[in-house]
Amino acid sequence: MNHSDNQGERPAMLKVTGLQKIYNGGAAAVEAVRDLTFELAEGELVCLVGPSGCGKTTLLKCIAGLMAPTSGTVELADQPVLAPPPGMAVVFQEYGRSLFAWMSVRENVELPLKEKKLPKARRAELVAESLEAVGLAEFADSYPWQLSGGMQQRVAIARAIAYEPQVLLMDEPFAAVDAQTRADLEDLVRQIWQRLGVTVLFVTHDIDEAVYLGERVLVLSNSPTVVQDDITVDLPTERDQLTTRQDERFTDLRARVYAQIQRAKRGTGQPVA
Ligand SMILES: Nc1ncnc2c1ncn2[C@@H]1O[C@H](COP(=O)(O)OP(=O)(O)OP(=O)(O)O)[C@@H](O)[C@H]1O
Repeated sequence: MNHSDNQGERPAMLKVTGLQKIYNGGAAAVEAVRDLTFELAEGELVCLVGPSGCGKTTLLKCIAGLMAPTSGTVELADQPVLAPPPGMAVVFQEYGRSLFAWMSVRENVELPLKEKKLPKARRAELVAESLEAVGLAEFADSYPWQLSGGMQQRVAIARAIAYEPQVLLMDEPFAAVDAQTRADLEDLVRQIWQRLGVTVLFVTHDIDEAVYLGERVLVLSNSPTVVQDDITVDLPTERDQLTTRQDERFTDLRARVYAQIQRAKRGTGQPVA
């Protein structure tokens, strides 16, 4: 299916409205996120970029229901998110810390499915399918510490997709792997997204990665954060590490995102009290 063909007709899956987060813990209150409003349509793959410290992690924690915003709302399929919702899975940057060293790959992937109280046979099916999807079918009985960094991150991705989420949040998931592995994992994400039709919000520092992966790129301003630009990536659905990156349109889009980030960096965050 061409995901960009019917973008206008797809209902909203994730809605962030007027989201503000003020941290009150320190000597002075810090307004990290000021006023964020955006939507992800069902089945969309959107990348979020912004300067370091602009509030990406704060935003993701609010979306995942791990932290309450000061004001504003997050809705998943029209339901307010007030705690971690069953329809969301998160893949973090630190795969080493997100996998349990004493559990096999199979057990790691199966764990959230047990919490979801799925029957054993269905769990086994989902684990097998998702390990197959990330190319790790033969490593089900290995332990995370026996695998390379890139393979461990594949296990984390398998665990997220086995959970069959409506929305997959990815927080700089490839920041700690080498360039070649990163390219392979980028293609894996697009493959999985196309195959499962899951809605993906992918946070990255990397401008090229955002343009290569996304159907849309949201550029965040410096903290206190607002959405500074919302760029449609009108590249063909079938992407390729060589030809797509050489495409003139890719270069134009990358230049636009780069210019927006530079603009974002010139802004300054201010304490509110
Ligand atoms: N617990 C906290 N208490 C006070 N201020 C915080 C807290 N957590 C984050 N901040 C501030 O909020 C702002 C946004 O931080 P956040 O970690 O969300 O940004 P980020 O975009 O994820 O950063 P990076 O790109 O470096 O990972 C920063 O100014 C940070 O100092």
